[in-house]
Amino acid sequence: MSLFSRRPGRPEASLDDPVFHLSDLDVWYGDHQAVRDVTMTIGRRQITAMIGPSGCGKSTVIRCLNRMNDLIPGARVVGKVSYHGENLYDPEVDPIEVRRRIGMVFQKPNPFPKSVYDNVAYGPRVNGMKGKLDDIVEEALTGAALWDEVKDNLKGSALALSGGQQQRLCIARAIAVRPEVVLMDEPCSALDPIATAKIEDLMAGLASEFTIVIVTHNMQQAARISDYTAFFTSDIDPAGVRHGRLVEYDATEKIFENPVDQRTEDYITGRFG
Ligand SMILES: Nc1ncnc2c1ncn2[C@@H]1O[C@H](COP(=O)(O)OP(=O)(O)OP(=O)(O)O)[C@@H](O)[C@H]1O
Repeated sequence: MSLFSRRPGRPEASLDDPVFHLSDLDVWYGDHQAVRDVTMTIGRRQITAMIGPSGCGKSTVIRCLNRMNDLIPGARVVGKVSYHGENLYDPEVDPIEVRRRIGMVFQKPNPFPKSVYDNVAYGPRVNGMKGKLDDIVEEALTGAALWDEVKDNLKGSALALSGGQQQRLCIARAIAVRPEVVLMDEPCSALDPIATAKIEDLMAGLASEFTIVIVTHNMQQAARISDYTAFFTSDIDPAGVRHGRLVEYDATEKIFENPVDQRTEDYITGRFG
């Protein structure tokens, strides 16, 4: 039985309108080459899932897409990451602006210890966004499918929300600055199945407006929500050093129904990892 079932209403998977192109990407932490030779294109308004066993470099690769690895001492990115044809790592490029256009949601919900309203308003305030702040906050909370649950208590503490609500608040915070891309690194792994289902529903809606890249350990989740899937694994070179690499990247349907590489097939059928 196939894991894949395309969500009704989703457009065809397509890379015709690329946002990112990674070519021959290597990432080093100090003298360890953690990820080797990744080449892939990420399409606009697609949901792209990165799957693979622990330690294969999924988080490392997703962090390359908004220069989050810059913040890790000793991390070094070699090869090319282009964003709309421009080299994201060009010295002229401002990493702060990169992270405004390419937002990120993390594994553990990490709201600021402030009110719901101030969490969402923070980015627009810092960025001096034009428009009425109340409207921006409402729009972002609506986009994150949280508005109805919080609209009567916007001044309440974000920390009083449930884990699932906190994660949707973090999504609202990310989209409030109107990024083009939202990166999500295992956004559901700290959530229960009901909260996870809500985030998955939400992502399908977000993809009509944003380009989404998600790292997930949950293959069923990748199969349910994504348009494209990248399967990573890690192997040990002749010198005994482990490196992550991209094994196969294709439309999610192809990866789950007819993968080319035996390693992909073994992983998605549960024979490995
Ligand atoms: N901050 C870091 N400093 C040094 N090495 C790191 C760092 N982050 C990751 N690594 C190493 O890079 C490799 C890839 O790790 P990464 O976290 O990207 O994999 P992953 O596929 O996301 O794993 P997981 O699914 O367990 O989160 C591992 O060998 C890991 O130890």
